[in-house]
Amino acid sequence: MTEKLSEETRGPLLNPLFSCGWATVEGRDAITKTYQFEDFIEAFGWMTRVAFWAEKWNHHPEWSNVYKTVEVVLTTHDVGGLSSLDAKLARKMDSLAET
Ligand SMILES: C[C@H](O)[C@H](O)[C@H]1CNC2=NC(N)=NC(=O)C2=N1
Repeated sequence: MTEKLSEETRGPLLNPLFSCGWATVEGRDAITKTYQFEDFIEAFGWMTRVAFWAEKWNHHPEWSNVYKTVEVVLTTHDVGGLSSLDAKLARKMDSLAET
């Protein structure tokens, strides 16, 4: 059962992400990060790899791609805010982006 992160749980889950380029979104209970790749193929290849995990976990990013830049916003629509699934997907995105 997915639940919105409580005040006690969000620090330990989110602070490591804030140290890795993630930030909160103004006016929303969501986190965002902009990834820069070498070129379009690297960007789209990464999106394809992320898409497999998103589908496997039934948790999908809001994202947009322009050439070699991908802007990501993560939140859990079903609970109206951040859940542990967002932290899990963010960590997976970071690990898949490591060269
Ligand atoms: C019906 C379906 O399981 C839900 O809509 C899933 C799909 N993917 C999702 N993705 C995200 N980011 N948040 C959700 O709440 C969510 N819910």
